[in-house]
Amino acid sequence: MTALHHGNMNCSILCKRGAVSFVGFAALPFSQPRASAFEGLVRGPKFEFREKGRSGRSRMTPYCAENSGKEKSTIVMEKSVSVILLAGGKGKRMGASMPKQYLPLLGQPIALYSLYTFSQLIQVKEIIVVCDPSYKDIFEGTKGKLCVEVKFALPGKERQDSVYSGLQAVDSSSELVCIHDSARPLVSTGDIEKVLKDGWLNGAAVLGVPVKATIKEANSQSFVVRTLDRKTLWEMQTPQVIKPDLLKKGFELVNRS
Ligand SMILES: C[C@](O)(CO)[C@H](O)COP(=O)(O)OP(=O)(O)OC[C@H]1O[C@@H](n2ccc(N)nc2=O)[C@H](O)[C@@H]1O
Repeated sequence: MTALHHGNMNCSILCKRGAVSFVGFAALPFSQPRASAFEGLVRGPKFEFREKGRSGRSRMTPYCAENSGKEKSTIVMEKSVSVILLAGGKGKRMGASMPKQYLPLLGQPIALYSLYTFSQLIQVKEIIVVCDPSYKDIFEGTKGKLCVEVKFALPGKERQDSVYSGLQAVDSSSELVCIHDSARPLVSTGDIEKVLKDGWLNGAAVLGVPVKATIKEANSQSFVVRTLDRKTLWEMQTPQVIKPDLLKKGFELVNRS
């Protein structure tokens, strides 16, 4: 666990059985009224981290009993990944003049940064943009500049509904689904590739950074109850990478509950 102190590098986090690394996915059980597609899976096995290699960037890899000793290609194949780019939020909390993913950043809508980044990866076959039709032209303006197919899906009420909508458009031959918040423009190709690889090897992976702040738990009267152990806390980012069948199972679990 000491590896968690190594710095602020992004790491993909996984857990023993692979499918449960989407703690940040859609709705955490304690922060959202609805069940998440991963809630049943998330509550299962424990997280377990291991450090691999000491040269260069610090790197966490999972202990994965199912994989140990087995031969498996570590390469995510060309054109085997479908990206679901989430841009269907209304930006209610931020209260800006438009949803945050469309605000200009150095003259370009924020959502286009990650669209271009994903389009550069050879592993990516298609990008499904989940957005309100009134913003479609922003993405359509990139036609001819991208080497991947761009599809569109309608957003849902909550983030996880938008994920579900995007999932319906995923090509049936895709080996991985890679979900990204378009409101996160600075994701790098290197970090995406790390998560893709970990998702491929373990079933699911998500990008995260070790928490730097001191986090306290408070009760309903705003009195501090306890200080959480920072060593065990990770701040979730995106992308979230998962095998399509596993994601479908997650949604089935939610719909049954
Ligand atoms: C997955 C994480 O990024 C991990 O930190 C967060 O938990 C996501 O946080 P959240 O509050 O659930 O999501 P928001 O910040 O509102 O939106 C994240 C992304 O999902 C998109 N979004 C949100 C709601 C919705 N109905 N459809 C969407 O497509 C937003 O446009 C944005 O690009």
